[in-house]
Amino acid sequence: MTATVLDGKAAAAAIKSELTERVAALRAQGVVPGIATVLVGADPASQLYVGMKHRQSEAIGMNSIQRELPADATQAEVEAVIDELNADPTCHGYIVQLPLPKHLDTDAILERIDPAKDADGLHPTNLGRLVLNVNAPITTPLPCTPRGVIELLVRNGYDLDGAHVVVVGRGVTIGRSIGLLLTRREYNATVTLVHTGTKDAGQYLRQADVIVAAAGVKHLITAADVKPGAAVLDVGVTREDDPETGKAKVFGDVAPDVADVAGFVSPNPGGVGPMTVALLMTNVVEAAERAVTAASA
Ligand SMILES: Nc1nc(=O)c2c([nH]1)NC[C@@H]1CN(c3ccc(C(=O)N[C@@H](CCC(=O)O)C(=O)O)cc3)C=[N+]21
Repeated sequence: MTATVLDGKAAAAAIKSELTERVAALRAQGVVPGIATVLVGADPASQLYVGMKHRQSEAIGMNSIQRELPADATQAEVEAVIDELNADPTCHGYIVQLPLPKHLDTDAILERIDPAKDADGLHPTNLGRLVLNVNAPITTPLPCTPRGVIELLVRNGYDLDGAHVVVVGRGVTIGRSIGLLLTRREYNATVTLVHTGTKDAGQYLRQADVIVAAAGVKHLITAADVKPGAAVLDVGVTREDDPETGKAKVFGDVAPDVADVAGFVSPNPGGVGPMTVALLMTNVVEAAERAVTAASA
């Protein structure tokens, strides 16, 4: 059996085409949705990701603001940029590109972001609202990678109602937050979280209808872990030099042999990555729509 590919580029393109219309409607009302990124230092992978976010936002008619600070920027200098973006009415949402240099207090910086402008949806206030379930239907930003994973399934016609989803990894970006979305009544999935402390993670994985692999460990999930026909979504990003070409290459958490037993697989690259960017832009367009509604109320 060869798995059906969950094409993240195609689903992201569909989302961006819908966003193009929403952006045009906002512009017709005199509001240009603005996204900003804050990049500290010159890590090549971070520069690549940030560049992608700006190019794609501009392509759908958004305004993009790029703030760059040197690798030795102080906490006060980074916080001053956060305060500026919080006060800037042309910026409806933004992200601080992670990871930050080690001398900076990441949590303090992320908490300083205005929750209404939190494009990642990972501000403590927004995560708290997710736990309290007070933002369904959406009234505040939701975590964009979990939204991307769910949209990738839903847009391919996958019915999550009653499905058993096993999430691998306890990071904040996916592991800790995606279960809160998947268990809402609108999706109605059942969620198990496995992590490095789980005894025999394989016994849970082999029962999964859906596996969301977000451990950041190259090729952690192999064919032997997967129930025939299951959907396997690969969120992991491990950058390594390819021994054949010597160039940096992205490896996911899912080994290639999984495609022989799974029913659906998301490629990596080309799967969850483009969806994350599309949902980041969605969060900012939604923030701009709320700003317009609030101004006219
Ligand atoms: N505050 C913050 N928010 C983030 O969302 C965030 C972050 N920091 N730090 C780094 C990670 C990583 N991340 C990716 C987004 C898109 C792709 C993506 O679109 N990748 C392309 C390939 C790009 C390439 O590597 O050539 C793909 O999968 O097809 C990958 C990774 C967002 N992150």
